[in-house]
Amino acid sequence: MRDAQRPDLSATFTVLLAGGRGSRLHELTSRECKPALPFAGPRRIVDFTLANAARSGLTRMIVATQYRPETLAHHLESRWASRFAEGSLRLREGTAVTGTPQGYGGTAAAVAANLAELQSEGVRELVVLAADHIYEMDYADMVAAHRASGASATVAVDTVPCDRASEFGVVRTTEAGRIESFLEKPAVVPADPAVPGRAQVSMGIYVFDLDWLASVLRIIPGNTQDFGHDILPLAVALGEAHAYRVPGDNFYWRDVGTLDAYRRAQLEFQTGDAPCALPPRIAASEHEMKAATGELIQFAFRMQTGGIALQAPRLGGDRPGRWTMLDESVLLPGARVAPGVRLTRTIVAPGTSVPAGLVIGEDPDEDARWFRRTEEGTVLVTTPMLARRAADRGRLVAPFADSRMGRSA
Ligand SMILES: Nc1ncnc2c1ncn2[C@@H]1O[C@H](COP(=O)(O)OP(=O)(O)O[C@H]2O[C@H](CO)[C@@H](O)[C@H](O)[C@H]2O)[C@@H](O)[C@H]1O
Repeated sequence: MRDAQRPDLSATFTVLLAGGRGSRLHELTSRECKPALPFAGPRRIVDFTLANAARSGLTRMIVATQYRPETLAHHLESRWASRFAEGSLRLREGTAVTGTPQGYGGTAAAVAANLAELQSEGVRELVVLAADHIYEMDYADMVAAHRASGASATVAVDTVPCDRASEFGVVRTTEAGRIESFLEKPAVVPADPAVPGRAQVSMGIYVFDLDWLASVLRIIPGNTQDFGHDILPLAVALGEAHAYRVPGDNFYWRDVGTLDAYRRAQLEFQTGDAPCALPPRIAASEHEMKAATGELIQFAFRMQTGGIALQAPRLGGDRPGRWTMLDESVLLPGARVAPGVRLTRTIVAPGTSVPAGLVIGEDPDEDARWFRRTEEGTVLVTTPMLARRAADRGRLVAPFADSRMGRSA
């Protein structure tokens, strides 16, 4: 979008929804929420959305946090707060804002609980973003489309193959872009003649007229209001919902909510050109310096195809010259692999050290016994899993060792 055409965003505010747990990422989200997880070296998932917002000129933002917000809060305060004007990046944690142990009971409830603050600042439009997707987008373009359509609610829409559409809100639109039906995660996805073989789905990115949103939040009682289940169906019924179709046929947009998707998307950033702009990286701490080192190693991997072979450096007492093989695998910040390790389709959790000679990803039964293995074959390895395996092997070996000692005594 050319500068002269950019909409005035001085009365536009953003709410970034960052409270979801991301339970399908299992142990990775046991201590930090999904938006705080590392992605592409030292970055975190949330950085993609924040970088989009910053590039789009959205300068005032509430971040609605809830599940395990500590790492996320630290990251936002140390990395992002200085890029917003003083007091313009505001963390609003659910239990603190609502005064209830439950916190925000739904995505729209997170906006409802912060509504008074937004209304007191003369906000006209609200941009609502999810904090856990990987993509590049100019939200100013969407705000301009929202204004041009005259609708009270605008939903960013992409298309996906029909067999994946049940994970999303599925929309049908008129040619002019008005949304005529919205089904939140339907078990059966109706065929859409507008996009043969595919389905139009909500990306969970919205622009609302704030007064209109406030009025519908008043109609829907309780503190569990959800955009997909409550607000959008109502907006469609009222004829107030418009679709903003993302540009291009192959728009890069990834929900990295499962171990398979999280691993695959990071591989897309390791090979050749990044599929979308990478957020800037600033190594602000020792932890991030280590992560940056990991990233350098990953970039070296690009030189290889069909797998990566590293000649192990002299580490501790290990013999040099043993090859470490990484195939379609991701080392998260601070992870280390010792010489002689072979990893296939493996995610090594942050700070985890894989001991010398271990082979992971080649024997599904063995992987499932010690680690977390998905049906698709992604294996997650964490420090406690390796410790359990080591303890168990110790138990198996000990009696044998004792009896030998007994014989020789
Ligand atoms: N209580 C809470 N407080 C604060 N933040 C919270 C929250 N619960 C969830 N969030 C955050 O809100 C965003 C959306 O999370 P949801 O789990 O509700 O959406 P889901 O992805 O299932 O569907 C939605 O997003 C997909 C696109 O991914 C759409 O297709 C679908 O219609 C839409 O409902 C995430 O960033 C999450 O972290």
